[in-house]
Amino acid sequence: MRRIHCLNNISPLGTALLTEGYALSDTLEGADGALVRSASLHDVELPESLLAIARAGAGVNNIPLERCAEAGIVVFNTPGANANAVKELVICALLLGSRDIAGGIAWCRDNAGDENIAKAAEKAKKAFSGREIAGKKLGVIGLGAIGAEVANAAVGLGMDVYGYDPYVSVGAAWRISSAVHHVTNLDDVLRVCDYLTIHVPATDSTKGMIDARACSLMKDGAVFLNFSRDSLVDDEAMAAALSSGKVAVYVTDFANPAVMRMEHAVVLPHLGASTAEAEDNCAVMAVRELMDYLDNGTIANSVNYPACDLGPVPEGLRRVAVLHENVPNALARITNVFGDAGVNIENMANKSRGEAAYTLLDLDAGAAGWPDDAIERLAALEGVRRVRVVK
Ligand SMILES: NC(=O)c1ccc[n+]([C@@H]2O[C@H](COP(=O)([O-])OP(=O)(O)OC[C@H]3O[C@@H](n4cnc5c(N)ncnc54)[C@H](O)[C@@H]3O)[C@@H](O)[C@H]2O)c1
Ligand SMILES: O=C(O)[C@H](O)COP(=O)(O)O
Repeated sequence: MRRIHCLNNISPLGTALLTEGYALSDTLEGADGALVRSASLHDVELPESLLAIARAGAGVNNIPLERCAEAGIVVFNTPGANANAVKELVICALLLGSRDIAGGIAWCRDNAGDENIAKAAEKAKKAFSGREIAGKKLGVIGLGAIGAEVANAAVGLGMDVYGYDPYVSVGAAWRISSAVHHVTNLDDVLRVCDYLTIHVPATDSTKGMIDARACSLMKDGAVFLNFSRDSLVDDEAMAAALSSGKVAVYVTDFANPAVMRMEHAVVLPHLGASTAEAEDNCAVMAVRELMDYLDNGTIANSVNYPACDLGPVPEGLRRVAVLHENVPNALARITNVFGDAGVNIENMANKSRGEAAYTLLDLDAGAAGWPDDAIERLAALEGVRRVRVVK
C-alpha cells in the first residue's frame, strides 16, 4: 500500500484518484508521497520513506528543492493548471488599478445606513472616477503559462501589450499573440508602459527584481500588478514610489505587514488560484504525476529532476529506478552491477538536469535469478542518492 499525505487541503477530485494500492495518510512520517499547495516545507523534516512531493500549483518557493534532490525526493508541480484562474484575476486587477472600485465599494458600505444614499452616491462618485485600459500600454514581465494568457487577454481588451521574457519556452512563445510586442530589455518595458504585471517564479535571482531603480524607470502614475510572489518586489522601494506618485496603484495578491501600510496598495489574500476549477485541475494533475512516478518511475513536470518515461512496466520484467548525481561514469557503474550479476538490461533511459540525473532500467534476471545484493550494491555506488525497485 502506498501512503499519501496531504499537507494542505487538496481537491477531492484529485485525491479520489488514489484508489487501488493507495491510502491517504494522516502523517508525513511513513508517507511515500506528499501533496502540497503553499504550506512551507523549508523547516519540515522529510522522512526517509518520502519518495515524491507534488505541488498542486505553480510556485515551488515553499519547497526546499535542493535538499529534496539530494535526499532522492522528486518534486513535481502542475504547470498551467491554474493559469486561467490567475489570468482572470489579473484582468480584474487591471480594472482595480484603473477605477477606484475598492474605494467606491467602501464608500457604499460606510454609508449603508443613509436613507438618501442614492442621491448622496451621485455626489460622491466623482471621488472614485478612473481611466479606461483600452489603448493603454501593458508590460508583461514573464511570458510563461500565466503571462502568455494575460498578454493575449489584454490584447483582446484593446491594450497595446509589451512582453519581456529572456527565457521564454518555445511552447509558450507559440501561444503568444503576434500582436504582443517582443521586448528584450526589462528597462524598456518599465519605461514605456502604463501598466505592468509580473509573472516570474520567486527564486534567488528574481528576488527584489522590482527595486528602487526599476521603480524610478517607470512612467509617472504607472500601475503595478504582482500576482507572482511578494519577494519579487522590494517593499520599501514600492512604498516610496507610491508615496511620491511614481506608482499610482500597486495591486498585490500577497498580504504582508509592509504592503498593508502602503498608501494606494490594493491587497488581496493570495486569491489567484483559488477557484474551484483551478483547485480541481491542479489536484488531478498533481495526483496523476505522483502516481505515475510511484507506479512506473515516470518523471513529468518535475522541478528538481529530469523528465524520463519508459511507460508502464512490461510484464515479466523488473524495473529499477536510480536517482543519482550527474557525474562521469555514473551510468557505467550502474549498468555494471547488473552485467556482473548476469542480469540482462532489456530497456533503459538515462536523463540529466543540472547536477541531478535519473536512470530507469527494465531488467530480466533470466535463469541466473535476481541477485540478492543488487540494490545494496547500487545504493553503495558513489553519487547514488536513492535506488528503488519500482515493480
Ligand atoms: N497568485 C497566485 O495564486 C499564483 C498562482 C499561480 C502562480 N503564481 C506565481 O506565478 C509564477 C508564474 O507562474 P506560471 O504558471 O506562469 O509559471 P511559468 O513557469 O509557466 O512561467 C514563468 C515564466 O517566467 C520566466 N522568467 C523567469 N525568470 C525571468 C526573468 N528574470 N525575467 C523575465 N521572465 C522570467 C520564465 O522564462 C517563464 O516563461 C509562479 O512561479 C508563482 O510564483 C501565483
Ligand atoms: O503558485 C501557485 O500555484 C499559487 O500561488 C497558488 O497557491 P495556492 O495553491 O496556495 O493557492
